[in-house]
Amino acid sequence: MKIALIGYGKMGREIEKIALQRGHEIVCTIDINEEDKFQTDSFRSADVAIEFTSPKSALSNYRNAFAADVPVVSGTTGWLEHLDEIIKECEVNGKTFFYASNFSLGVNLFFALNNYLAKLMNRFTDYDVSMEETHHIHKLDAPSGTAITLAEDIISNIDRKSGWILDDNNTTDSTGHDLKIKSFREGEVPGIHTVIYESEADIIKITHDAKSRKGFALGAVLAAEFTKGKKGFLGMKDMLGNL
Ligand SMILES: NC(=O)C1=CN([C@@H]2O[C@H](COP(=O)(O)OP(=O)(O)OC[C@H]3O[C@@H](n4cnc5c(N)ncnc54)[C@H](O)[C@@H]3O)[C@@H](O)[C@H]2O)C=CC1
Ligand SMILES: O=C(O)C1=N[C@H](C(=O)O)C[C@H](O)C1
Repeated sequence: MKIALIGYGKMGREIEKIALQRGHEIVCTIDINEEDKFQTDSFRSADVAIEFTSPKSALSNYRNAFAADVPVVSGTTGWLEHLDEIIKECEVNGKTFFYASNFSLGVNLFFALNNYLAKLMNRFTDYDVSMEETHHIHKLDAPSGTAITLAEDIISNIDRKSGWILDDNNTTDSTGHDLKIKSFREGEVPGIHTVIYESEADIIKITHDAKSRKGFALGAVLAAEFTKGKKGFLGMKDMLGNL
């Protein structure tokens, strides 16, 4: 199939490699200050555009791709306060948009495990729950999109938690109702997420540790293959089913 890449950074390049290995063609690559390419025939010829850019640029990229009638698969994080608007624009105007805070199969299995563990721990009120995530020093957003997805799943299953907060040493939560997330930025770490349940007696931890960006990139290409020819708002549950 014909793929356009919006964003040609760490993820864009990794996606290009995997897309070519899987026999796809990259018909257009758009990076920063290249918005005029959205109006080109090569962009318009794409079956799907895969977008990995930055929190500030994601929304306008989606709108530019919708205007060119090209379906979008995106993994950009840090803009999700606008998700409902974009879903509405996509659905009202008959466009196609696939979003995931994390495209890797391993992380999506980890999401399922996190949900199961949260349901189990709901009645064991001696345990407090918190999270940690570690990424490379170039990352612009904190906490990570994946950490927010994990936190939202915990909050919907654990009655004693009603929200999440970034635990940056200045954080105070006298009620204990907020799930604390610590974000660490170190070297070139692709992404580590840990969910921690702690009581006076012991600690239970589950961790996903990405060895590289390959899993994210493969998931994004598989999502593009799944998206071709479909309409509306799509996500990993549509592609993988209920895990
Ligand atoms: N959902 C997932 O599975 C994953 C999501 N991500 C997210 O993807 C995003 C990108 O990550 P990386 O590739 O590591 O970042 P990066 O900084 O290496 O690459 C981003 C690229 O986007 C370009 N860009 C910036 N503004 C643009 C614009 N207006 N139009 C077109 N291109 C523009 C930059 O010049 C750069 O080349 C981040 O939000 C990150 O959190 C990253 C890995 C996996
Ligand atoms: O910026 C990254 O690198 C990553 N971002 C995503 C996130 O914010 O969750 C996914 C992955 O953890 C890598």
